[in-house]
Amino acid sequence: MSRAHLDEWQRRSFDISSGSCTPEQTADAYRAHILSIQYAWASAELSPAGAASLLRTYSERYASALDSDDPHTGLNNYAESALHLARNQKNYSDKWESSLTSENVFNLPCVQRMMQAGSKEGALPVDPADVNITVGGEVGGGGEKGSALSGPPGFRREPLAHGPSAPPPRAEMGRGISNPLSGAAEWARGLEGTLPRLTLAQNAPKAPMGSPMFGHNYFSSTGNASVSQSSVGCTSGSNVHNQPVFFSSTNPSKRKNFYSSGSESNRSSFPSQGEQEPRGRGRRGEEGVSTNFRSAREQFIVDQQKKHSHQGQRGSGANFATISKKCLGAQRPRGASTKFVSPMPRQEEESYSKDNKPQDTEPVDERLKNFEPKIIELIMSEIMDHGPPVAWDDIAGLEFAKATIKEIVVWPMLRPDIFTGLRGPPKGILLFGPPGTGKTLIGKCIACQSGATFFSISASSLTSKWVGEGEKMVRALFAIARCHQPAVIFIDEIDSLLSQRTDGEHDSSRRIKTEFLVQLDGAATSAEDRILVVGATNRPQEIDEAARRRLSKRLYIPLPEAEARRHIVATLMSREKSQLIADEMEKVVQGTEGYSGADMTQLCREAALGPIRSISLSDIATITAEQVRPILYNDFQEALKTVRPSVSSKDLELYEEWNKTFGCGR
Ligand SMILES: Nc1ncnc2c1ncn2[C@@H]1O[C@H](COP(=O)(O)OP(=O)(O)OP(=O)(O)O)[C@@H](O)[C@H]1O
Ligand SMILES: [Mg+2]
Repeated sequence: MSRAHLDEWQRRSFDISSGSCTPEQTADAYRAHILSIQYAWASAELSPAGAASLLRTYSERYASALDSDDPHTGLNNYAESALHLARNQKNYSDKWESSLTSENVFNLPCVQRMMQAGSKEGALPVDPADVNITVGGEVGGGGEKGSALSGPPGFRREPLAHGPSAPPPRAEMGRGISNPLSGAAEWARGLEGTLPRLTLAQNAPKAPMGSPMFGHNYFSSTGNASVSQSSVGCTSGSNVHNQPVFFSSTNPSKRKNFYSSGSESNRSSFPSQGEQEPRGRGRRGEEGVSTNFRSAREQFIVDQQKKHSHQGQRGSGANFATISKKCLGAQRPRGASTKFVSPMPRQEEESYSKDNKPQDTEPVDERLKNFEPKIIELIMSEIMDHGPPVAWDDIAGLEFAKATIKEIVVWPMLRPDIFTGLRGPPKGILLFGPPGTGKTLIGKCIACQSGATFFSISASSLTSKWVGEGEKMVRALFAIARCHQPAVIFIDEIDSLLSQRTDGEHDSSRRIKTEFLVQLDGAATSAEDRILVVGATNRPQEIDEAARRRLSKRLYIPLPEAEARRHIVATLMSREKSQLIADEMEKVVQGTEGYSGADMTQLCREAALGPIRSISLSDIATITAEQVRPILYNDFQEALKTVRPSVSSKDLELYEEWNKTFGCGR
C-alpha cells in the first residue's frame, strides 16, 4: 500500500507494526502517537479518561513491537529514550528489560557501520561532551568546548586526560535516537586503542550486562542532561577485582531502585566528606582502571551537601538519593491517568538558571519516596501554617494549660537531651473545652513559640477533600513531619477525624482513623522522633477511646475566669480609644460570668461600635477619626444587652464531667 494514501495515524500505525521500518522510524512513529494524544489531552480536546484509554490501547496494540527482543526490528532499547517523552509509559516496568548486551550491541549493523566509518576516517561522530567514560582516574567527556555546547550551565566537565585531541563534530546529535547509541559506542571503540582501559561492561565480563554507555541516558534525544545519571551507577573501587562495577542491571525498575536506594548505595559511590578524594584525581589501580568516578552533577550535589552539612548525616544521604531520583523524573507521577508532561525541558534542566544555581534545590527526603509528589506538595503547601504571630501573653488566663504545654512542647524542643526516657514528652495532647475558649489560639501560639515545624490540618481536609486518599495523606503527613523534626501536628476539631468508630460508617473514614491511630502509636513513630500531635475539640466525648488513650495529655480549656476576662477586655481596649475606669472594668468583668473568650471579644467589638452609633447620620460622612468619641462603660452596658454567653451551663457540666473522668488538669 502506498504511504501517500495513508492518513497520519494510519501511517504511524503502519510504521510501528510493519517489519520493514527501522527502529528509528518505529520509535518516532510511536512517539508521535503518544505526543498527539498528550497534546489533545493538554488542549482539552480529549478527556483524561479518553487519553488514558488511548494510551493504554496503543501500548497494548504495539506491545509486540515495543517489547520485541529482536534488535533488528523491535524498539527495544530505543524505547527508553523514545518514550521518555511519553512519561506515561512503563519505562520502569520489568517488561522493558533490554535485550541488548555488551556482546550483541557491537553486532548491530548501525554500530558496525559507525565503527567501520570511524576506523577509516578516525572521526568520532559523537561529541564526547555527551559521553562519560571512566578512564583510569579520569572522566572522559567534552573539554571546554563540549561544556559550552551542551549541558546546563554549571555542569562541570572534566577534561579527558588522554582523550582525543579534538572533540569530534556534534552534527549527529539529536538527529535520531540511534545516533547517540552508535556514536557513543563508536567513540568508545575509537578510544580503545588510545587509552589504557575503558570501563565498559565489556571489560568486566563477570558483571551482568549494562554500563553507563548503555544506560538510558545515552539514548536520550538530547543527550545533554544524561551525564550524572549514568555515572551514578558506578560503585567505588572496593570490589573484588578492583574493577569498576557499573550499575549492572538493565532492568529499569532495578535501576530506579538503585538510584533511590538511599544513603547506603550512594555512600558507596559518594564517599562522605571525610573519605572524599580530591576531585579529578581518581586512584589508578594496577590496571589503570578508575575506581572513584564522579560526574560534574554528582560533584555539584556533594558540594551542596557539604554546604548544608549541618543538616545532618541522615538528611544529607537522603538528600542526594532523592536528587538523583529527581534526575530520573521519578517524582513525576506515572501511569495513564497522570497529567500531561511537556516534552520540552526536563525538570533537572529547568532547575538550572543562568547564574549556574539550581532554583529548585529543595531536597526531598528519601523517606518520602513512596509518596506521590502531589500529596507531598499538598501537605507542604496547604497544611503548613504561616499565621500571624501569637505570644503566650496574648492568651488570657489558662495558666495551668499554658504551663503544661510549655513543659511538653517548648522545653523538650529546646532541650531534647534532657527530656529523654521517662521525661520524654507525650506524643499527643488533647485540648478540650467549650467553644471559643482559646484552643485554636493555643495552637497558633505553639506554632509561633515552639520553634517546631508546625502543621495545621483541619480534620475535614483529610476526610472530605481527598476522599479515598485520606489515609495516604495521613501517612504522608507523618512522614513529612518526621523529615521536619521537631514537628507539631495541630488538628483542629479532631473529633471529626477521630470520632468513635461505628458499624455503619464509611469504609474510607474508618481507614483514615485506623491509619491515624497507627501513626500516633509507637508502631510508626520511633522513640526518638520529636513529633507531637495536638488535637483540639469541643466535643471530647465523641472521640474514639483508642484515640483518647493516644492523646495522653488531655487538657481542659475552661471558660475564662474573672481575671482572664479582665485581661481580654484590657488588651482589646488598650488598642482602641477608650475611657474605662477600674470600677467600670470591674463591673464589666462581673457582668460577664459564663462568657467565653470569644464572647468577650464579641462584647468588646459590640461596645466599640457604640461611639459610631452615637454619630448622627449627617456627620458620619465628614467626621474625622479623631473626633469619634472614646468607648465608654455605657457602650459595654448596651453591648451586654445583645451579646449573650454562647455556652450553656448544661454544656458546661458535661465538660466538667468529662474533665473529671479523663482530663489531666488539676
Ligand atoms: N483565653 C483567651 N485569651 C484571649 N483571647 C481569647 C481567649 N479565648 C478566646 N479568645 C478569643 O476568642 C477567639 C476564638 O478563640 P478560639 O478560636 O481559640 O476558640 P476555640 O476554643 O478554638 O473554639 P472552638 O472550640 O469553637 O473552635 C480568639 O480569636 C480570641 O480572640
Ligand atoms: Mg477552635
